[in-house]
Amino acid sequence: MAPEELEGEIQKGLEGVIIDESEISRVFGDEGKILIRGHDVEDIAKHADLQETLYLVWNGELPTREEYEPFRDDMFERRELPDDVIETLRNYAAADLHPMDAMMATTANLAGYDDHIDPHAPQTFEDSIDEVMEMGKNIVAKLPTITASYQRMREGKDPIAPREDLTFGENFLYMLQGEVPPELFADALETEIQIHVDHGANASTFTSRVVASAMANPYEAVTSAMGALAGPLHGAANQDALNMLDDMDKSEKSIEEWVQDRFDEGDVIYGWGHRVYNTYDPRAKIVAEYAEDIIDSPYGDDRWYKLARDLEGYLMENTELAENGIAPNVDFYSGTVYQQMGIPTDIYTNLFTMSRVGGWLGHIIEQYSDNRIIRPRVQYTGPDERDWVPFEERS
Ligand SMILES: CC(=O)SCCNC(=O)CCNC(=O)[C@H](O)C(C)(C)COP(=O)(O)OP(=O)(O)OC[C@H]1O[C@@H](n2cnc3c(N)ncnc32)[C@H](O)[C@@H]1OP(=O)(O)O
Ligand SMILES: O=C([O-])CC(=O)C(=O)O
Repeated sequence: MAPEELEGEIQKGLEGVIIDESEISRVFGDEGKILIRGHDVEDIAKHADLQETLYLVWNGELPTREEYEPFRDDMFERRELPDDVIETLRNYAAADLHPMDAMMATTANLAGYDDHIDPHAPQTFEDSIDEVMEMGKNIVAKLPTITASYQRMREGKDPIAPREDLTFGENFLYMLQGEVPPELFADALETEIQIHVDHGANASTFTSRVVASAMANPYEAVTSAMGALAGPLHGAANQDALNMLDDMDKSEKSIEEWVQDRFDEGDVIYGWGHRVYNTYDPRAKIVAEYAEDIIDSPYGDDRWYKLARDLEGYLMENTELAENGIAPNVDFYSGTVYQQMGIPTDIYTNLFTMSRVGGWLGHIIEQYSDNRIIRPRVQYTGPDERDWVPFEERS
């Protein structure tokens, strides 16, 4: 029997396929603009803190002051990790897991400490969105503690417990480096986290919706989304962009030669290109401005930013990338900010996760609230039906 021919064209990479509705973010690919629940990401960067941004993403409106303060305090109070989880992280550090893998394993582990999860019975979530929110807040509040603790253990240091009296940016850098950072670092970090929060049906958000559509629990949906974000074509492009700049710097080749060799090898420029944008990603501009502000401060170091600017200038003027709509995305300049704060390169994608998890949770809730399992088709192109051949007759 010949394979069934499915109707319709294959949309490789699901390009242009609309999988559902969402009220969270709107991306204008031609103009280079993002609205989060109707608010321009530039306004969010300028005016909000992370708690306001998360409140907006999850509730659809900015909080009043009366709503904001208890919400913020609640998020700050959830930062601590169970002692057993810290011990498990120590084992991952001994096994030298990549920080994203350690984060995935630890997030799955946290489900065991959440009373909303019943490991012995099938659960559905469409009628318990308040409980999903509780689980989500736990995850979001604890990812920075997981990341900072893990990084310290990898460096052979003891983890530092979170503080409830510090802002998100201050607390993360304090847990990582043992000192409350300068305001500029804390603000720059928090803004980066805010502007990465949601971006339509990107690969990791789509993953979170697929997993939620099977009525898997929020820990499972978030952990799966982390796997997608860990890929170099998606979230890990931030660490790979920085490593790429390092490679360019150390190669002792001219930029022209280095770019040519890279293209000859078939390698992409990390931090450039995007499925939705045909132009400059608006977030890349916000990030680059922070890199410049830090360079102008007493803590500045322009090495990475200069390399990135030189490469951008060369690619814009001497290649067809820009003409073909391939320009810097949010991942290109992120590292030029993080490096100046002394954040190690291979936890950059964890930082991205600490942000995007807010968007995933919003999408998981949308999926649970109006669910149909996500189940597309693939066109079968394997052999026609054939006879079984016993072992002894196989060649
Ligand atoms: C937060 C984020 O996830 S943002 C994206 C982060 N990822 C990166 O920065 C990795 C580098 N970029 C890329 O690999 C791609 O641009 C992606 C994965 C982001 C988008 O992929 P797609 O929408 O499928 O675009 P696609 O890969 O079809 O690119 C179209 C053409 O542009 C080329 N191209 C796209 N991006 C780049 C790049 N960064 N460097 C060089 N060439 C590129 C492709 O090679 C392809 O050329 P071809 O038509 O000759 O084969
Ligand atoms: O939207 C995408 O495909 C990639 C992404 O997550 C982002 O740009 O933030």
